[in-house]
Amino acid sequence: MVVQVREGLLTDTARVLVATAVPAERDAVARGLQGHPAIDVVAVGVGPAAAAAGTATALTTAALTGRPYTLAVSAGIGGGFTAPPGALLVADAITVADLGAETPEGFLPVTELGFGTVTHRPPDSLVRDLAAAVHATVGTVLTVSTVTGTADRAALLAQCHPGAVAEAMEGFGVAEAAAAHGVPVAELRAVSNAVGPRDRAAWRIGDALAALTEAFGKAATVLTSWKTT
Ligand SMILES: O=C(O)c1cccc(C(=O)CC[C@H]2O[C@@H](n3cnc4c(=O)[nH]cnc43)[C@H](O)[C@@H]2O)c1
Repeated sequence: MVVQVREGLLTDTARVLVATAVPAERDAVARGLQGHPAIDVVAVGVGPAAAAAGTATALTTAALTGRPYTLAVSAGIGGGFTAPPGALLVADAITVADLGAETPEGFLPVTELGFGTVTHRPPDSLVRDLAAAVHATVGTVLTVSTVTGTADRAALLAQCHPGAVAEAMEGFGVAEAAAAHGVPVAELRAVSNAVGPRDRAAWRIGDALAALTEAFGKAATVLTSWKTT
């Protein structure tokens, strides 16, 4: 049995926090998790700041009540660079794409300015097991504060992040909160639309939410049985 020691607490019980942006995503995830009481799902709001604040609040509350979370997961719908609507994507890197400075020579990530971080990496074994369980493609999931709306912006992001499979708006915020708590993080997205010229009418939200429900039905056991090695 793996026993984790965290801030004076002894726990051998997996508790998983899944953070979505909006209630429709929360409910889709929860529908897949029937019978898995060790996994809580919360809607924390749209964007990285709301995601960080909501996730940090949930992690802190759980820790203070002596039942800390052992894993945080950012989940929801997202834009796919090449994957079609309904496809599932698991992040091996959670990268904030627009945190930095614009210069005449181009965008500089905040790390090149000497601050902070731009990428969090979920544990390899968790990425592998999660992707296998839900039949997902693995790659970088970008976090953006502005949904991409032009072909030029999509091409620039793909050029700057060759491993990018998706963009969404919360993963980096969830990951920053998890890192502050020493909790591992994962991100799972179901594609609702293509990253590129804005065409809201073409978003396949229903297909993506259905894929999310099915994915969490398959992912639940992996999430609660995965342990830090
Ligand atoms: O209108 C609805 O019924 C509805 C149901 C569920 C979710 C939504 C959202 O609008 C969720 C916003 C959420 O989606 C992510 N997302 C999806 N596509 C993209 C994209 O191309 N670029 C960036 N983010 C995307 C994002 O994480 C938003 O928080 C509506």
